[in-house]
Amino acid sequence: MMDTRWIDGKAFAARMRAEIAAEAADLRARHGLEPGLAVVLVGDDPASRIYVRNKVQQTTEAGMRSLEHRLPAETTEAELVALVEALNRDRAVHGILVQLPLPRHIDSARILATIAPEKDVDGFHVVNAGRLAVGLDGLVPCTPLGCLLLLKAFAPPLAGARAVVVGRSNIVGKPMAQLLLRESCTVTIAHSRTRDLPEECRRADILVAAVGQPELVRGDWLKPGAIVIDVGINRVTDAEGKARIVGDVAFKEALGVAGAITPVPGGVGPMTIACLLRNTLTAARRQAGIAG
Ligand SMILES: Nc1nc(=O)c2c([nH]1)NC[C@@H]1CN(c3ccc(C(=O)N[C@@H](CCC(=O)O)C(=O)O)cc3)C=[N+]21
Repeated sequence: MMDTRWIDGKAFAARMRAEIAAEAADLRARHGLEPGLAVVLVGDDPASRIYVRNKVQQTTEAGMRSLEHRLPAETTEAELVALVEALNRDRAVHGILVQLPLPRHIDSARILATIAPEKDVDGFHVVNAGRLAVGLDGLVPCTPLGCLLLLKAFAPPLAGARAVVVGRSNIVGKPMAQLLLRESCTVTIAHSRTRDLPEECRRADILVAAVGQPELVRGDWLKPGAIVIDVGINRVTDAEGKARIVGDVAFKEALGVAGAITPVPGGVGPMTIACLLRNTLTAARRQAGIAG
């Protein structure tokens, strides 16, 4: 039986935030620059509210300015576009994050397209997706960036490894595949229509699960020794009626088979926020013309 390593994303993210805080302090001392992140939340989804609160707190702790905009659920698309345009013009704002999902009456694609690409710290704008695809410097989506940093720390060397990404979303699956390709992995993107998903997964030296289905990936889908990154955050009710959060991978089954695995919670989630702060710092430096 394999002794499976736990990939402690929470501890890794805390170290990253400390580094970012030191860099932010240096930017302020030497250039008088304080990176600013605007977070826009429309409506009052409780999960989003908790998540936004964490982001605001960690931004402030890293010595950066957090500007929060809470708008009522009835906000019109035109009003939200106007706010984003104002933030695009605001020189104290270096990063803009519009929390998703947006209320149904607002076209998310239109809002994301309105964010200035150089302030798009989520990396969701088509220009940043294109830059990633052709190998130019842009802003890279936070969750896949966090996964890559964990892989680089826990699974070297990446070059030549077979990587399977389960999920093809624009937010995680596709940019994750681009990043792994950039590291010279042999990349497969699998999804709900893949003919034999378990068999595809068994080929993976590196498996990234990002489908949003609780414990879809079973222990016997894993190649012994595979490095498993679990992006899923699924709220489920267990046999005793208690709510808990599970990933897209059956964690207990994976123990003893995988070489290493990220837990949920405490794996990819904290890395997403750390990468958001990293992107904000990068965006601020670029807008001020300061080399990183
Ligand atoms: N424009 C936009 N950008 C996003 O990046 C974005 C978004 N909208 N909408 C919602 C999702 C979700 N998301 C999470 C980030 C961190 C944790 C996180 O830190 N989770 C911890 C704690 C989980 C808990 O205990 O509640 C963990 O996994 O250990 C979770 C979820 C970012 N999102």
